[in-house]
Amino acid sequence: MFSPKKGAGKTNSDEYPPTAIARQGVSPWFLGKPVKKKNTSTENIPVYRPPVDDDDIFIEDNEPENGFQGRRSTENAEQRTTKSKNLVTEGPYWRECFERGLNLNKSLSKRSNNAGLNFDFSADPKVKRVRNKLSEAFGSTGIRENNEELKKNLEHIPRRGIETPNAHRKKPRNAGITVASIKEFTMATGGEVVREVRQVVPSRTNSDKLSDNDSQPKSYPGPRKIPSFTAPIVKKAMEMDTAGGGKDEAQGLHAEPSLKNFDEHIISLIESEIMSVSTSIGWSDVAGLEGAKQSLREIVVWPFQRPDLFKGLRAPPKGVLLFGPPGTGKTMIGRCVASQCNATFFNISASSLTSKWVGEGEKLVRALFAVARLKLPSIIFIDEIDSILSARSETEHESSRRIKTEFLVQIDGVATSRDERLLVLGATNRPQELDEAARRRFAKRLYIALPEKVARVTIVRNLLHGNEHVIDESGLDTIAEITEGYSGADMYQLCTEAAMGPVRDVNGAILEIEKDELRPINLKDFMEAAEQVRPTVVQEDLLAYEKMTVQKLNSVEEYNQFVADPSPALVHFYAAWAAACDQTNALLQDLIEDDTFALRIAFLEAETLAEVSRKMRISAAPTLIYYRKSKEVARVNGYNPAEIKEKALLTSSQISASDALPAAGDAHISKEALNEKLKKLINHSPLMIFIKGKPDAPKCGFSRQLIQLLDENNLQYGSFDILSNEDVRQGLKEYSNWPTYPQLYLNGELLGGLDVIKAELEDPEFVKSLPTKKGEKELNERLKEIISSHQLMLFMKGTKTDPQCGYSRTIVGLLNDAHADFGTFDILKDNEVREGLKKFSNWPTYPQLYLDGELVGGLDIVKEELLDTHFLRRIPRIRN
Ligand SMILES: Nc1ncnc2c1ncn2[C@@H]1O[C@H](COP(=O)(O)OP(=O)(O)OP(=O)(O)O)[C@@H](O)[C@H]1O
Repeated sequence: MFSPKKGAGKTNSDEYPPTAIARQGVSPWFLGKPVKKKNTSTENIPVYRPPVDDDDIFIEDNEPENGFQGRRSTENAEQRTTKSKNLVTEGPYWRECFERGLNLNKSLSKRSNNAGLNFDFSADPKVKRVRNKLSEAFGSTGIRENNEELKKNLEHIPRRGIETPNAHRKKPRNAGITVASIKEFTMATGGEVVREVRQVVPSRTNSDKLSDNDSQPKSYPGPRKIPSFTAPIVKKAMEMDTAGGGKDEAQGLHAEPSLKNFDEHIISLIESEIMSVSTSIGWSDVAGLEGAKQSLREIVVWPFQRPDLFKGLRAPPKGVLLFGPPGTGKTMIGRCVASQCNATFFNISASSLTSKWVGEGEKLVRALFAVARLKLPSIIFIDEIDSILSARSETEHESSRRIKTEFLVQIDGVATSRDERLLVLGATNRPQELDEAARRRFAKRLYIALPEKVARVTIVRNLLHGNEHVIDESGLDTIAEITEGYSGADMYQLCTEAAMGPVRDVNGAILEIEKDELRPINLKDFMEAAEQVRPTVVQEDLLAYEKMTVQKLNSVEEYNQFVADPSPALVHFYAAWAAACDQTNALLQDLIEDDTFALRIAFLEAETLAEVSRKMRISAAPTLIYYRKSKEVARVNGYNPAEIKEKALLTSSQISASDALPAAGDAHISKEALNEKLKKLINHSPLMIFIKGKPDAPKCGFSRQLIQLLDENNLQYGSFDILSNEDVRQGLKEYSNWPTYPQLYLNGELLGGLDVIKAELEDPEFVKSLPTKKGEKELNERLKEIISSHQLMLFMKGTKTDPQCGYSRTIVGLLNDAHADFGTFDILKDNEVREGLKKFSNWPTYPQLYLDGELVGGLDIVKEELLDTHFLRRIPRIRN
């Protein structure tokens, strides 16, 4: 597989891609328009979200004007009701907060019309909107803005909502406000919105363990098993209704004998939040990605449409993996495939299995496949699949392990009968983290790349359609030019930002102006918007994806550039007419995914780039040339897997440290930067080992022996897999002047290799000086202490100012937007805490947020909570 290069969009569309190449997932140019957002009537339904906990009440302190304040009350229910009533209806400040809360919830219900279940990273439109709402609510200074006009407007907001019979939730504080029943809403078709709204049962996590006093009312219910918003249920129910499903459909599923062993609420959940019967997205709605689309047409859509023709060797794969940067249209493609196959689409975010539905994950997975089998043809789209199918480790949480196993078992069971038209479509931004076993299940892996120039033009043109604008073709070209590196989601954000230009120009007179007096959107609006909306995918991440793909070199310049890099490389001279070339590309794709081979791999069309072929004396296809330090070091003619692999291994391993390290100032990591990185790695844990493979799966005998030795001595250590990073592997040898692996470091100092350690461990005094794995009790005490070190405490990767993963970056951003006063703990610095806390809190992923010593949850939950006025009142805030 290969990734697009700059300028690939200029490729002549008549020449390329041949089907075989298209199958690899290239996207050289773009067609079509982006999906239009459906304007469902839920947009107009304000949804009231009741406060969190029945036992939980916060009362006004003396200086409400200065920010949120609260303390736990021990008053009885009656007093609380009266007080809370006063708070909402009489206190102007709280009233405003409350009303703003309503607005936040309203916006949340809107969002759910478009979004999937989960998003991460700052590109995520959901996160962006949460942030906007937070800044709307708090202002940029964190002090409530004295917005009289807003207050006046809020007075007129119709106070309706959907009443949920959540037993664990307190009655809304707005006792004087009429809350509409769900029954008062009808669908466009006149039917009921939902048959039944089920009770949401909160699950407590570590709260019991942490609470010193059990009689104390629990102030926070902990993560919920089921998202408490009713909006998605309404939305899905409406979808089902319009699609001819709805009430009868739901009854049908519940009555199905094959589902009788599953909890009713799980089936309801699948129906309401995961299954969508109607999806109508055409290929042309997804801009660009021609290679991936063609490939999916061949391997999925046609077999679904003509199962009689696609059997045996032509049988479709059980799983297809879509990987690439966030916001590039993976979900859109999934929906499009389902739509083209006329299939039922099941859309689930894998990370929500380990965060929202803790404890129910594996049951949900089992039920999901059972329902999918009933609704054939079906496509199960699993977003963020890496979060459950990531590489196994010894310290993996039990519940994650069970979910993962269940998934693998279920995928194995797919399509065992010939007529079963069921496909698992996985999507991930971190393909390199996938378990090998999981990767094997996804026989086909397609790279979903950033949109190229032509595609960016298409996206903007389509989004501008129906809006007043004066942007001609050359303007579109300019926009595409300045948006190099933007994802599809970034392009969408850019267009919405540009569309605000004319409105901002009106300068406050928005209420007086006639619609046709508003000036059209122009190029300057886009130029200004591009300063606000920056590309969210960073270059380093792209390199990681490209490393996962066999790149295609489209021009002599691209070839020269590829070969000029001194690190080991392989170029395959390809011919579309030679079947052996396709086999070779498939083999190269395997090599690229195998950590043992550390070399860059590309292919080029030998006949198209005849100049290069002549220069390199190519007389047959396939021919593979291996390069080191930009020079040819080996060559293989013809498809000979054993020889290809052997030479790849030699080329990638027989390099000296100085070969591998690019000179300072190179486009790649400089020596200084590498040394800095090595220093950080060495200090990652007090006792740190550099081995081949991972502690639970060492890839050489010496590494295995070392792990065994450390485990026998009950030592606590961090580890780094040198096969995963060639720069580190070569650089560390030079940095520490130690030529072999494994290597072991204590407090940042090299101790030596296996033999040295063996000898040292004979000395009991030395053993005593090493960090040992703590007893559970001791560790738990330490964890409690850290958790309670701040009222609001975040366990994350990296620090507040330098988060080390998208999830951590996003959660820090959101908390900052809420002007929250929070402490952080960098789990990357302390493996003991990292692993211990997962067990202690029964929460398998990071980041994790704790309030008053109790677990709130991960990013998904925090996103929701930050839209909850009641939660916002509880968190400590920075005062200006
Ligand atoms: N190729 C594309 N054509 C048209 N619109 C696109 C394309 N890619 C992304 N978009 C826009 O970006 C939005 C987000 O896309 P989508 O959710 O499919 O991305 P994703 O790759 O699944 O993201 P993530 O990895 O974050 O889940 C879409 O709703 C659409 O507006």
